[in-house]
Amino acid sequence: MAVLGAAGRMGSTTTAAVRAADGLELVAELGEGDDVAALTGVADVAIDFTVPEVTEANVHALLDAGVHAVVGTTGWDAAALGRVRAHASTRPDVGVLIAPNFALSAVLAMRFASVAARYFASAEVVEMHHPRKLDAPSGTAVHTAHGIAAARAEAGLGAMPDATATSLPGARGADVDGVNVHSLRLAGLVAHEQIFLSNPGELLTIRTDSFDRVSFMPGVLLAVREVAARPGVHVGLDTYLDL
Ligand SMILES: NC(=O)C1=CN([C@@H]2O[C@H](COP(=O)(O)OP(=O)(O)OC[C@H]3O[C@@H](n4cnc5c(N)ncnc54)[C@H](OP(=O)(O)O)[C@@H]3O)[C@@H](O)[C@H]2O)C=CC1
Ligand SMILES: O=C(O)C1=N[C@H](C(=O)O)C[C@H](O)C1
Repeated sequence: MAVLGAAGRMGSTTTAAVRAADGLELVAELGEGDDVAALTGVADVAIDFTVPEVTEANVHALLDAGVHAVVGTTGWDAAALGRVRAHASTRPDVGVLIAPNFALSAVLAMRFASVAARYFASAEVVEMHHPRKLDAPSGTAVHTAHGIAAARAEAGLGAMPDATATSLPGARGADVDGVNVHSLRLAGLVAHEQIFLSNPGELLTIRTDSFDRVSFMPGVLLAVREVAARPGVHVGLDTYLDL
């Protein structure tokens, strides 16, 4: 397999995990300027932990190269996903997994939030990360908000109660599908998220913490081992799990 963004925080943790894993062989470590097309016939699977600006182009190049793609890089929007789905439909032999978070605690937190969302009048998401993170809100928070919004829509819930009439720009966070998402950047943190769901008189808080990037590795290795058996484009590691 190949790692794109191999010198980065996640890339270097991933190369170490792959080297220590049974049945996986690390054949290429790519950085900025390296040619993804050169992976044709060299790697059967590649994992992308690069930067939001380049990850979509990397996935298109991997599809062209016939290399299964596991994508951890965030910053995806509906348009980019649509372009990748269209391209992937021309390569039905290739699997693509785009997973905003590989940590089991985060995958479960997202699932729990979507299960709970239909029962609560209000829901807001607060994500907290290290200050070197490039994108806000985090991919995990966006995915969480999408799940909450979909569950609320399916349950026929309307807009959340909020009488805010004036506010400084950003004070109520970003609006993701009608769910307010707040981003904190704090030295010393790695990756954390809290989901608040409330009704009059009660509050449910769901929290996930990644204190170390090793927390992502079981999910990364699962994805790398499974992606070839799951052609097409899948979003979220939960699509690979029997939840
Ligand atoms: N899905 C998940 O579970 C997780 C996802 N992430 C996401 O993964 C991404 C990477 O995070 P992180 O490792 O912390 O970031 P880093 O900045 O540490 O690493 C990114 C790496 O990508 C390299 N890079 C930049 N441009 C290219 C390019 N064109 N081709 C190949 N490599 C390139 C950078 O090289 P250089 O430094 O030389 O510019 C750097 O080594 C982020 O989007 C983050 O949100 C993070 C943690 C978990
Ligand atoms: O940049 C990070 O560090 C992380 N990025 C992902 C995200 O944007 O959700 C996953 C995790 O939160 C760590």
